[in-house]
Amino acid sequence: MHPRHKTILLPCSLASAHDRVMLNLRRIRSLVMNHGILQVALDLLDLDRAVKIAQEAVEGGADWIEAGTPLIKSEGMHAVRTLRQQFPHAVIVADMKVADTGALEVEMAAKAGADVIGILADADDAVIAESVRAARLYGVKIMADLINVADPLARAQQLESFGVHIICAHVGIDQQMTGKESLNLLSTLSGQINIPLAVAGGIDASGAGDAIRNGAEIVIVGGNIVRSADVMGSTKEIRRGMNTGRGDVRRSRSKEEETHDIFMQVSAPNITDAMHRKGAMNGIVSICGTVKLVGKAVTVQTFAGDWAKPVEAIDVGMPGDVIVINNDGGTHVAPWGELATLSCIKKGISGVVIDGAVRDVDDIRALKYPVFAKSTVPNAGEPKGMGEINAEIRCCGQWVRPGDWIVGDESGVVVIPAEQAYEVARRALEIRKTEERIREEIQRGSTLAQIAHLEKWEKR
Ligand SMILES: O=C([C@H](O)CO)[C@H](O)[C@H](O)COP(=O)(O)O
Repeated sequence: MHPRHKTILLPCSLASAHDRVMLNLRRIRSLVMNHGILQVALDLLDLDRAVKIAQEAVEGGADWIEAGTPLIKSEGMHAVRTLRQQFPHAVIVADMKVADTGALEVEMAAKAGADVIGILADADDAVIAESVRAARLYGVKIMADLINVADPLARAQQLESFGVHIICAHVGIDQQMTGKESLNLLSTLSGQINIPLAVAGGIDASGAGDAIRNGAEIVIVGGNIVRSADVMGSTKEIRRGMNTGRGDVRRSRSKEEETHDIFMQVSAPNITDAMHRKGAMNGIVSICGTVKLVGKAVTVQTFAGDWAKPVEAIDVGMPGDVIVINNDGGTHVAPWGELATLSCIKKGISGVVIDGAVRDVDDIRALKYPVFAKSTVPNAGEPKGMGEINAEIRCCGQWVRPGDWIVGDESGVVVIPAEQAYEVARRALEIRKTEERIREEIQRGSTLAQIAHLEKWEKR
């Protein structure tokens, strides 16, 4: 079927409400056929905040408003009813991710005011059939979410034959943290099915342009709008990306480069939050105050200030590495000082972390070089050569293996196991985005307790 004759998505509830039915078909065709529909996914737990964010997103150009799965799980159909009341002219999507009792769940969402209802593409065929039957009965549309489907193209074509109205190429939030990309999934479906294609999962302004170029008619955006300090501005930027179809030229980066770049953007607290409060070294401080340290560990075990192995590690390390030293609990004698620091700077070593003492502090501060230690003393040990380089060591209460990531700032030092680093970095970035939105709402006058609804969510 030639794209021009594609079914234009007109949820029957549009037809059912007089003022919505007055919508100009050409405007919708233009939205769908040329620049696409922007759907804001309200993946929040608090309905009041969700409504405020939705209002800003609509002002920024969002076309459809989605009650995200977390919001529905938190507030139920009250969330859908509220969005319907607050936005009588908008298309409301209920991202139910229906897995069973298709007719019941489609009916409840339709009666609450949803125009489009999200079901799991991986649900049993009987659920799909029941959902489609209920959708026809209540005049709503079914969007099938391909999240985690083994053979997405085959399932999408099958669901099209079952009467599903929209296929959503979706990479879930946890999947994104492991590096999976929704645009890659979209590209496997583009031009292969005749019903509208939606895409969801980590979409930003750049990705939105790519999505339109890759055949998406509905672009679903959650975090890059709802966790933005400037919701309207972010929405406008994504709308602009869709209208121009121009994504930024994405410099291809290795996962290691992307991990490093993200660690440079986030704080040590963001990282420990992303690691469920794990990874933080205890009792260690930055010698030079405001610093940022990111790199992979070269570990050194030494004793009583013996500085031979620590200094030899400078020759073992590569530019960008971090030297991590266990001084066997010795906080009264230093295995490190200014000359070793100067040698690191010349080699391009990123910084030094010492479970023990450091000396020549005034000179090191003058060099503004990232050194973290437990104490400062004037005396050093002897270069006897005891200990070893690149064995697994303890450092300030944390196990550190060669190649683990080290991130340090004024809050302290965090160790991230190498095999978890990319996912931890992505999660830490999401946490930073969430905090940017909370900071904005505090600036607007809400208290942190109000924003977090602490009384409601305290662990019972
Ligand atoms: O459906 C979603 C996810 O499963 C949480 O419910 C999101 O709405 C979807 O992933 C879009 O959100 P972002 O990935 O944050 O853009």
